[in-house]
Amino acid sequence: MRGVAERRPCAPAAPCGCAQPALETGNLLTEPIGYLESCFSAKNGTPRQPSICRNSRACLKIRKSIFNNPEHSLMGLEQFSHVWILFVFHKNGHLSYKAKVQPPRLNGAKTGVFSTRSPHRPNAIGLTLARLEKVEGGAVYLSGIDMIHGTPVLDIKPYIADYDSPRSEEPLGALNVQSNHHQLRPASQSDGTADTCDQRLLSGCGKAQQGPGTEENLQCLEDRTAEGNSQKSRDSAEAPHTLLEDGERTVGLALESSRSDGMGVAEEQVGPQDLKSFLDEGTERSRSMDLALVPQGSSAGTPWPSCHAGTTGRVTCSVVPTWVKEAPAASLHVRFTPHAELDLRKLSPGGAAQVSFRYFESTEEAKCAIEAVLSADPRSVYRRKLCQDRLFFFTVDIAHVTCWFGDGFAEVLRIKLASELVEMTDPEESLVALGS
Ligand SMILES: C[S@@+](CC[C@H](N)C(=O)[O-])C[C@H]1O[C@@H](n2cnc3c(N)ncnc32)[C@H](O)[C@@H]1O
Repeated sequence: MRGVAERRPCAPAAPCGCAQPALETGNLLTEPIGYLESCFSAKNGTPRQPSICRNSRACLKIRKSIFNNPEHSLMGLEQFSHVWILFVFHKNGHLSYKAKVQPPRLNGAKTGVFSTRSPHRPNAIGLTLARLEKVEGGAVYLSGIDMIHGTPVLDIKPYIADYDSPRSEEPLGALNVQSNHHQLRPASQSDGTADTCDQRLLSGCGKAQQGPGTEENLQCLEDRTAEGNSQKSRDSAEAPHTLLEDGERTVGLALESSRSDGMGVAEEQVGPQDLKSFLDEGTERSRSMDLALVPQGSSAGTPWPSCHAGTTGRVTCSVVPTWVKEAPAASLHVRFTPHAELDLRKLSPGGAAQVSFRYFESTEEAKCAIEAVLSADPRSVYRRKLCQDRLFFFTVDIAHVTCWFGDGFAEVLRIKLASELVEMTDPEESLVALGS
């Protein structure tokens, strides 16, 4: 059987003899549609996933060099509540990548790069599901982002739960999975995207303490397109209570690892002749997954299903390895010294610093964002293990935050006006200011 690799055409040669990038070969010459203006100016302290900090805001202006009338390209987008953002990890430094990486959640253990969201990958492309706050002219305003200021954005696509969120063929009950309330674990620092809104609820932010099944919680679980917003919320509110327990309805069961066998097939190039056996094995795999359901805790390190009520009342279902759901450490308690509280007040409108936040609407929101960032423990594994006593710094909006970490907590010591404030008006100019 001829694999795709064999069919790959040669890159057409330019008159100079150099190979030219061509779509057929997968060599895409990208042109950013815009550069993100983000409340995070550096990698340090930037959330690892968009779900960590709900208030993290950004703006993307579509460049006129892409479309003469950028606003035309955004027509209709305002009807969606969430968008996928495809971007370049432009601050990766030297473009090195390894087949195995050590994600922070594995606390030093290695796993294949493609099973992680590591920024260090063969093509330094990131994918973030962001909340769409508004569309104004040729600009989109986003929140819940994990990208730094100046990030080149390649594309925007609407998030459509019906397409983007896997659903089980049958309701969860038919998968023979029983929800066990007592065995549920808090997904305190999940790195997933679609299933992790509960992180916001756990992050200690204002509304975070709302109980399961609240409006906030429901919204997280919903595809809230403008058209269907109210109806969908009502639909979910009417869903059986058991579907809404514990936010995303994480099921207290683990799947015994039947992955390795099935996955080998997917790693190969799959051609028509392989299709039947691939499908057969796929069926086998799902069958064995069903059969391999075991109570959570009895098999450490196994995947476990995570399901929630979809917009149509059907159950969406996905499986992730346990390490994605389980934080290496529980989420941290965040506290501010009286000095830091005072510093924060100085940055408030009318405060001594005579400045005001650019992305946050209030001092409370800024405080909430700082709490969310720290409660998810933004330190690298190296820092966590070997530089425990070191001070940790990060900048969010105009606040430069100094803190330290102790056992189970992070304490904010000082908040100063960020010294290098980047002018946000023109992204391309901002890039120059950033030295990119
Ligand atoms: C783990 S990645 C995940 C990004 C995206 N959600 C994904 O799954 O592809 C998020 C981290 O990438 C880093 N980061 C964000 N923007 C970046 C950029 N433009 N260049 C390099 N690193 C970036 C920050 O340290 C942030 O914590």
